[in-house]
Amino acid sequence: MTVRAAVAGASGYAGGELLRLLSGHPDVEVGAVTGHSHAGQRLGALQPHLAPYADRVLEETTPEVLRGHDVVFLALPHGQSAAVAEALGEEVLVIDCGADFRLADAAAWERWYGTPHAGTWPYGLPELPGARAALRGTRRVAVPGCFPTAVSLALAPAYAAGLALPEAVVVATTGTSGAGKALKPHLLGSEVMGSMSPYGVGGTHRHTPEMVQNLTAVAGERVSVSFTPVLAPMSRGILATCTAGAAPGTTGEQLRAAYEKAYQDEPFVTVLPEGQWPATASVQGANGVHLQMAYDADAGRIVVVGAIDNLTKGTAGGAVQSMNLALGLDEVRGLPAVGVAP
Ligand SMILES: NC(=O)C1=CN([C@@H]2O[C@H](COP(=O)(O)OP(=O)(O)OC[C@H]3O[C@@H](n4cnc5c(N)ncnc54)[C@H](OP(=O)(O)O)[C@@H]3O)[C@@H](O)[C@H]2O)C=CC1
Ligand SMILES: CC(=O)N[C@@H](CCC(=O)OP(=O)(O)O)C(=O)O
Repeated sequence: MTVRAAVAGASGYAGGELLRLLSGHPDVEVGAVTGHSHAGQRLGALQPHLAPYADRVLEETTPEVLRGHDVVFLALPHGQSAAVAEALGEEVLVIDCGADFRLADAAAWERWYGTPHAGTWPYGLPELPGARAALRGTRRVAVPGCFPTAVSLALAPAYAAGLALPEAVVVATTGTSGAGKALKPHLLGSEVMGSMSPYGVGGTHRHTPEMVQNLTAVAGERVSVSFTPVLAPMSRGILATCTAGAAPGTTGEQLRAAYEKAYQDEPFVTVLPEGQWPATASVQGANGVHLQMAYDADAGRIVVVGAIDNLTKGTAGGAVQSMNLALGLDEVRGLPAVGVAP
């Protein structure tokens, strides 16, 4: 079967990564590509790496342009998705890379995003317990945030196995593409090169409630997350170092066994051999997640490190994986499992 897919936000980073992946998907034909301020421009002038689509002209993002496709990917700023999705009809598969439909708790949404809650869609992280079943056959998908993808997959098995206390501490370095393509003064090359800097410190980053939501669901009790993102001088990648107090009696062997069991059948999650630690370069451009863990006996804490590419597994790859599930295709179809290191 061939499905026709539209990409809204094709001039941005997430939209560009979607098109890179869709260009290699055997069952997808790309229809409309849309933007906003760049509407009317050739895609090749904005995203020169997307050779197959270089001569496509960006259209304005409107329901009229997006109608008539089997799948519509929305890679738009937060708050733009609900109105578009509503106008497309329930039979179209709409996959939202933004945050609008990720949180189940309306009060949490309003607190963190400051706007009325648009709703909750099936969450596009199939590796979380129960998520895959909800994605099969769905016509709506909320793609997770990039940090919640890395952190939830890094900590879920420990909480599912009862090996971690419900207070996690996460420090995650990220590449600059996570901030999108629009000009931001703190992301100028001269500000970022040769330096690492934290932001969203002290429980203020909006991905915190999403991590809390995911880990609380797995643990069966409220898990708090103290999250500190750190900007690193690289364009792609997230390296999340996640720690939590170890539940009494936890051993290193139990910890490793919990991860190996949780992910033994997962095509995109690799629990690295003992002693080998994740690196962002190993998953660059791939839909993979690399994990390694240790039990720090002196501190009484578990330490789990996860690496993803924020644009691939952290956004567009996760979106395509969810599309495959929603359409009944092989989950791995069209998705690269191999990175581009060095
Ligand atoms: N970058 C990442 O790592 C991740 C991004 N996401 C999410 O994906 C979405 C896109 O992010 P990203 O690609 O990084 O952002 P970019 O800033 O790179 O791209 C934003 C896109 O949205 C379009 N756009 C801007 N304003 C409007 C508007 N008013 N109406 C319609 N379209 C508009 C832009 O078009 P134009 O340029 O033509 O104005 C552009 O195509 C966001 O919701 C983001 O949160 C999710 C996970 C990770
Ligand atoms: C470097 C950087 O700024 N990264 C972004 C992560 C963006 C992301 O994953 O996504 P959503 O906007 O879809 O939630 C940030 O920390 O806000």
